[in-house]
Amino acid sequence: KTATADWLMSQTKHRPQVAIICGSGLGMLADTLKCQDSFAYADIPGFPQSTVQGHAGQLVFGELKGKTCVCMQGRFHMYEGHSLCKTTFPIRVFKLLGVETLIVTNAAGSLADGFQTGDIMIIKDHINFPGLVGLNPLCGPNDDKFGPRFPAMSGCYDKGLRCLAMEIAKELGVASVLQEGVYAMVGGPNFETIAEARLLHRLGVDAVGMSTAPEVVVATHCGLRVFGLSLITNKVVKSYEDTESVNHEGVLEIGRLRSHTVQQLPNSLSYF
Ligand SMILES: O=P(O)(O)O[C@H]1O[C@H](CO)[C@@H](O)[C@H]1O
Ligand SMILES: Nc1nc2[nH]cnc2c(=O)[nH]1
Repeated sequence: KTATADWLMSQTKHRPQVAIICGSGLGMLADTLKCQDSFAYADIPGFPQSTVQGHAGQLVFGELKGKTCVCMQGRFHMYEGHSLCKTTFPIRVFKLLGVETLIVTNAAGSLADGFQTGDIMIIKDHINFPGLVGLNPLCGPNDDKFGPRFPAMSGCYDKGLRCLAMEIAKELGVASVLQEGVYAMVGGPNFETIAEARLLHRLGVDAVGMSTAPEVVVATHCGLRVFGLSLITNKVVKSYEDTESVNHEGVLEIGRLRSHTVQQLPNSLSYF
């Protein structure tokens, strides 16, 4: 990680305070950065590679109204075959670059009855299903340089940033599509069966996806302030009568349709 951070600092003058991870189909979050320096993951020493459609695979540095940001256009998922250490590798690199705030975004299916496709959910909390059975990026010897052996996760989605996002959404006139809820990470890569969807619904999960939780665990461990957003790209099928089914192209399409709205919140938040 240190070698990667040193290499990046030798290649760009930007010293980011905010890092943004773009979810599936949400790579356009990087487009508004000014004075960009971009690096393909393939060219960054030690960096894993993106293999999923809708994840471009580059790191973009730039300015947003005076704040310096680094944006991951493309994240790493466990189902791609990466170890959890690899999927979260960039987080510790960001910490070494001086980042203080992490904004994570993802595409997710909704289980909550009141949610509509196209809604944006502020993540209040998560259920890390792989983590609950021991698939956790913090497994193995603890690196005390980054954080404690047994980190607390009870406040991992910063309350101040969540409240601020609600206020900003009202000012931007997008409060009607804003929700708040619990995100669950499942391993993927298959989408849920109906029985699995019903189970998640009963457990109080509002939205489900295949990412984010490991990144947030590692970020919280090393003391980053975290804000998370899920774009609701589909309703998870919960009824045997329902003939619809979800697919990745549909997920990416909703990202394209909602790109402007999704862009607004992280952009405004990163000023703080
Ligand atoms: O979580 P992100 O990367 O946004 O992507 C979500 O969308 C993909 C499925 O369409 C899965 O990778 C799921 O995790
Ligand atoms: N697991 C899961 N991931 C998603 N990513 C986008 N939509 C979905 C979904 O319905 N289920």
